[in-house]
Amino acid sequence: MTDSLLLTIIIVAVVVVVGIVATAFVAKGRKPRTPYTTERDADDVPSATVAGGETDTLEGSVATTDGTDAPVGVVEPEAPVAPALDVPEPVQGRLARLRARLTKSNNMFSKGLLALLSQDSIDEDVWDEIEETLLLADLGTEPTLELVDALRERVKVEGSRDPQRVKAMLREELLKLVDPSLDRTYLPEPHPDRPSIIMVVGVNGVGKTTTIGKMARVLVAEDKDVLLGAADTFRAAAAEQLATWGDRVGVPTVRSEIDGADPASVAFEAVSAGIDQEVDIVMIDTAGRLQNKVGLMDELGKIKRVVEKKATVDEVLLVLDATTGQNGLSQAKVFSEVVNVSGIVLTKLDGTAKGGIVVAIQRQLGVPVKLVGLGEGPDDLAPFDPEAFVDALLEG
Ligand SMILES: Nc1nc2c(ncn2[C@@H]2O[C@H](COP(=O)(O)OP(=O)(O)OP(=O)(O)O)[C@@H](O)[C@H]2O)c(=O)[nH]1
Repeated sequence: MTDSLLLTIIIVAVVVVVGIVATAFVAKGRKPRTPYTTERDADDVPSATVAGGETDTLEGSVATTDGTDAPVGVVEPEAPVAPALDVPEPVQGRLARLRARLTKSNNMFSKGLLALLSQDSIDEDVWDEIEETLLLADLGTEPTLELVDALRERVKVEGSRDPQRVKAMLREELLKLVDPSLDRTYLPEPHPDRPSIIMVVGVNGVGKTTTIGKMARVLVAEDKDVLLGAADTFRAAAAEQLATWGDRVGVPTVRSEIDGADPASVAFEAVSAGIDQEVDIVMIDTAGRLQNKVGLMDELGKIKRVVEKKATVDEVLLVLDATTGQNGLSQAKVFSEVVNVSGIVLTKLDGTAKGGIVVAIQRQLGVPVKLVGLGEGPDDLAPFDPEAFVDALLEG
């Protein structure tokens, strides 16, 4: 009897001691949550999930257009975190390479203009040719006339035929049109308690998904924590494409497993996941079917409204394809009527000598070009720098 009582006491004592030790270990292992700063806490990424390549499905579901519920999940990057991830090209190296590409595609523009301007006598015909060259570069009628008038005046007053001097005047006048005073920051100010939200809009095929992928790389290179939201549920492969871009640099993507899911719900889940994971920036991809303006307006408006239940949308970037010229301008107008566009991303500038479209777009929309796409490669995106842009145009 005494033996069994003693045994019971020993067992109870052992259980109590083990319990205390275990609790102490658990408490030590769990990092206290810090107030939300721009730095993500080490405990935010479920590293076991990332390394195992499994899908961490969020609670909740998404209403599909056919009325059924579809799960929305965070697709954590599939690759093991450390060695397999791409290391994006640093911004400086990228800019030098992309500038050379811009110069190449606008070679004819600058050669033609400079040849015309350095002739012995610039008569009316030459001025007409200059005007035509600028119009062909998609500068737009009003800016072209402004530039030609200003140059005519300066050439007359200075009486200089020196090609270097004329080139300097042209540079100054072009730069005025591109307007270096506009605010071109594409990264919103960080918030103390939530991620910044960037929504990316534009018609299909202009390069939205590609641009988000490239931006994620730029941001990762700048040491930001990013999360992507695949709210382009219209095109079947879009979410997959976005997640692949994310995987390459270790950025998670929130997407629905069902095509045609409600894009606003996916966007909402993405922002919720971004808040939970304390990321710096959530980027939301959207679909852009322009055939039906009312539908587009409803969809984009709803995405914005729903997201704003959780956080304000800091930046709405409109992606435009530089090769579409005037068409791009009318698309831009429709989008700016629907959402409050805060910046333009001009893609495919590598494939056109119509760099003047930068001026035309800014004039029409009153919104600055903030980024330019100069190729299909993963690091072919650059912040728009007016001086470097004008220099590249004139370096041909
Ligand atoms: N040359 C060049 N091609 C680009 C550039 N940006 C995107 N592209 C290409 O344009 C094509 C369309 O790009 P996506 O990103 O799929 O376009 P999207 O706007 O997301 O299209 P939807 O998902 O259908 O709405 C792809 O083949 C890209 O590689 C660029 O700056 N230069």
